[in-house]
Amino acid sequence: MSKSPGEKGSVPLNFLHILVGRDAFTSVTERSDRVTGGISADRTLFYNTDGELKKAPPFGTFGQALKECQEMFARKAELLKTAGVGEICVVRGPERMGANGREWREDYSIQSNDAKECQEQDHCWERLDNKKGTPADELLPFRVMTLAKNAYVIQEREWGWGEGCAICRSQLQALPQPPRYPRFGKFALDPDTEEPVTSTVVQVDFDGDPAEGIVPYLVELDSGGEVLAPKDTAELVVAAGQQPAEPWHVTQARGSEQRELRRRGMEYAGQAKHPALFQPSQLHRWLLPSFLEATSAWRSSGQPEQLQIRRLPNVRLETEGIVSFDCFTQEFCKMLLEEVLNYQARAEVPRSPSTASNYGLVLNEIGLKPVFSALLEEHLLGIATRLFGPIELQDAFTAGSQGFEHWGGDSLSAHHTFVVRYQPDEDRSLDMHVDECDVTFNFGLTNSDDFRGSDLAFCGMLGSEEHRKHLHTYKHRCGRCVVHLGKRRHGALAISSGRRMSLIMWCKSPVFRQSDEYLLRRFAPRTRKRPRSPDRVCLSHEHDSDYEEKLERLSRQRGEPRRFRGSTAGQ
Ligand SMILES: O=C(O)CCC(=O)C(=O)O
Ligand SMILES: [Fe+2]
Repeated sequence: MSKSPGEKGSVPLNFLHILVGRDAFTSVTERSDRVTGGISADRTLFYNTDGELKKAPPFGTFGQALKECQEMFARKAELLKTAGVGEICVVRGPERMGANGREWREDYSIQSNDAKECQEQDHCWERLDNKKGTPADELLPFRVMTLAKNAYVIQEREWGWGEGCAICRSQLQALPQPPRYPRFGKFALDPDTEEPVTSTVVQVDFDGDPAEGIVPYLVELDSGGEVLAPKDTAELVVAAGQQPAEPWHVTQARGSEQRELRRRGMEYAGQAKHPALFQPSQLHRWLLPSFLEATSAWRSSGQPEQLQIRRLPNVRLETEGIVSFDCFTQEFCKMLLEEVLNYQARAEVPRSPSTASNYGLVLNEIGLKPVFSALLEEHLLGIATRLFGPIELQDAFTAGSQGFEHWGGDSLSAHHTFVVRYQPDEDRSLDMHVDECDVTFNFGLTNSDDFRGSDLAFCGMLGSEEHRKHLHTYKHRCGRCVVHLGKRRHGALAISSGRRMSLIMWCKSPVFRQSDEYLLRRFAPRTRKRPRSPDRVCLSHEHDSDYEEKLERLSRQRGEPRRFRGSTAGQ
């Protein structure tokens, strides 16, 4: 999977291109199918240029869909061409494709959590074939994600699409390239390493200003999943000043997610150990009076300036970009722990809360989402506004300190809330990573005396030259919250005894994510400065392709015995 850095932009994607289903790419001939062992006419996923598109056969619903794509493109062709920008066009859903949505089924399960599994199976197709009979509307939400993944597959020859991909690639390279924005491309990137990976997310990488309207429309789901559409998606193309509608596939994805959450929440509600925990109206009971006091003026007036960070109980500027304060009562920590353990004692194996953590619980899934939404709206939002909101709203407490940039702290509205658990015989540590969110609130649930080790190590911001430099180590305390930007690298050190549990809220601002400011911050070219040599604690086994090499070098510098290649070290 690893590529040399220069290689990333080496596959030019500077032209109009459309992702379509199989069979549409008529100029790509058959390929051998490694999964079935046979030959399939999988004409793959990719089409390009207006001219090429016109050659597509207007057969059946597929031709119709292509035609629609073409028309859609025609509307914005000038803009796109001027910008030299690639664009994804998603073929419309089964209502256009006929009742048989099977054309798309093979990609049903690709979500970020499953990417690894797909990779292990070489191809997701086989697995999805086994899902025959799944109603088409259940498959829909994932289709766009899948197409996003395919956009990347074009670039990664060695990944599973064999000859078909190679052919696409050579055809793409043979096409004339527009002169501007030579580094433009669409990638699915690992947020930590920025290496292309299979992923649900397509991101735009550009050199220079993004032309307005070209970037994908990205929607975060509560589960942490992301749905993506091009801004040319029919629903989003509206007259100036009009409010665009939600693209159909986003509605579908949200709908099925909400149905599932409601089902699970209702299922558990009757068996809850502490029903009061599930009532948003009771939230104030779980918060320290001094915390309530600190947020109350803002809550009643709506004026962010009325929330003063220094008034949060025992607030501490841990280091640049990281603040901690007391928040929950001991009673709440105890009750929530009991509730989690009660749920986990049931037979059903819950979904793990994040890709890296195995022994935790997504609280949104057991019916606690409304409570944490209330916590976010009524309290945390005010704090985030003052720490990670627009500069003019920044609190005096952190003024002059680095690391408190605007990341949509004033418009956080979505959250993925879960509990993590560490024990020497379970998850011992958590590899260095960045979070899938804009701002993270992390609350200790266990007493500091109940465990040893398991501190939280913080490093630099993603994309900065300090990314792998150690900044601070934080020790969790029961009821206390540590807040930081999602894109700050961090990880949990090994626990040596006892058990630690923490409550984590990954908070996102979909509004901010649609803004130019965010796009520039997130996707604009990184610093060209050479990253500083990493600190050992900030190395990520999972995300750093040079992990072994750097570890070896650091060990040599310390005069430690030579390590055997291929061995892995804990954090
Ligand atoms: O262990 C912790 O407190 C942090 C966990 C974490 O960073 C995460 O789950 O994203
Ligand atoms: Fe994290």
